[in-house]
Amino acid sequence: MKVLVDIKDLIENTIEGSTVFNNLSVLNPEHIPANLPHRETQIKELTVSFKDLILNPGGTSIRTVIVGRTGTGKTVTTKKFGKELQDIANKKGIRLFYVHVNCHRQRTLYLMLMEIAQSLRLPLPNRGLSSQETFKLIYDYLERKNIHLLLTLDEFDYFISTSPVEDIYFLVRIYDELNVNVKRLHYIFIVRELTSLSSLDKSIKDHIIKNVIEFPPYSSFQLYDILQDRIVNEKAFKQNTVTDEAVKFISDIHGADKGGSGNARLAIETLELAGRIADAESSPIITIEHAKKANSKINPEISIITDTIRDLDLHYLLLLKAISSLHKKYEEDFFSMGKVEEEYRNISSLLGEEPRRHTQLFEYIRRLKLMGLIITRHSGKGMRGRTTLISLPVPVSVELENLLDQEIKRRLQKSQVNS
Ligand SMILES: Nc1ncnc2c1ncn2[C@@H]1O[C@H](COP(=O)(O)OP(=O)(O)OP(=O)(O)O)[C@@H](O)[C@H]1O
Repeated sequence: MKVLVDIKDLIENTIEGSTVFNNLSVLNPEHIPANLPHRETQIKELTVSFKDLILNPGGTSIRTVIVGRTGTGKTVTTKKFGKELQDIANKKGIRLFYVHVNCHRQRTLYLMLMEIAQSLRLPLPNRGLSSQETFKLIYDYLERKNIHLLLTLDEFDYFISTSPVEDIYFLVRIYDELNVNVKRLHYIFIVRELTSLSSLDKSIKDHIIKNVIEFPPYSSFQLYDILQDRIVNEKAFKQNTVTDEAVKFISDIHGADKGGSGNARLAIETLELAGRIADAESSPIITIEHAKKANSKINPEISIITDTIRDLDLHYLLLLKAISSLHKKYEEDFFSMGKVEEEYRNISSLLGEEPRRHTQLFEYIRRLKLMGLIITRHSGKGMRGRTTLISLPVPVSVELENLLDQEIKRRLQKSQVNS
């Protein structure tokens, strides 16, 4: 039977050129999605830290530090939390303002204070004010309007490493020294590592590190949920254009439990680029091949892959060559251990090398996986027993083939010299 074509899609695609995308803006790093999968615990911890802002506003000045590697959702989670808390407070008649300042963009104390004033829509006089004067104006404004301010200082490590100690001191402690009855200023400090605070004087540190919330790198199943949320709920792509295999591949590549960095930003960027590549190839769907091509362009670890290959022993290289040659021969994305082993034996015997035993090869596969040189998966239903399925993290390119051949040749020459 002929496959039915959606007439609307057909007309639109003919006018606009075909695309897998539906709404590109939801893949933008600034976009705040409705859901934040796998950050529920952190949102709960933030709520516990700041609940007095709702229950007993002004009692104390609350401070929390958020720690996590890049792309672990620190910015998006605090922004979402801040906005929701502001809405809840406002509904209860508490005038709470959430302000998010990026210390990398607003690189000095003065620029930060200007940004805060602007977010509060507090007009400042044209004449150049000092930081102290600007702070005083902000402070008076909060008092006058009965406003509580929850201030997030994102990339706070940057501020610490570039600003004079007096400025850090001023920002963190001055408010305490004003000795006011109602505490209106509350902070979230975002840093990549807690050690970035270790250079600070104890008197400042004690004011910052009251409570620490960790944002661990995402595992592969968590990244899978984050990507699916952008696809299904945020509707980044047209329906049924992203194959499950492609999403699984991207999550596996970046998942911290599978040797990746656990960085959601990289995972989303890889998905977007895979879409662009699919469009450029006029493909109506995003396949695992598109995801691999995107990965080899985006993943900063690719050059590390090349370096790692250069350090491998002969039989690791032969195994990689076997996988790459299977990829070239067949259309499939993953190959069973049995097939890889068979190909490896053929290649070894062609080169006059004694192949390693099965148990040894299993160990090699395990190590190649740990080094991020292959990705593995367990076969699902439909195959007899559970078997390990193997794939390469990048498409087989001429460069990769040449690199493997050249390194294999070197090892063989070396072993001839030594024997
Ligand atoms: N749990 C999540 N659910 C949905 N999207 C997420 C989640 N975590 C991160 N993201 C997305 O991943 C990208 C990076 O997140 P974010 O900027 O918050 O990371 P970060 O920890 O602040 O990184 P950096 O330290 O580099 O600033 C953003 O596009 C963000 O929307």
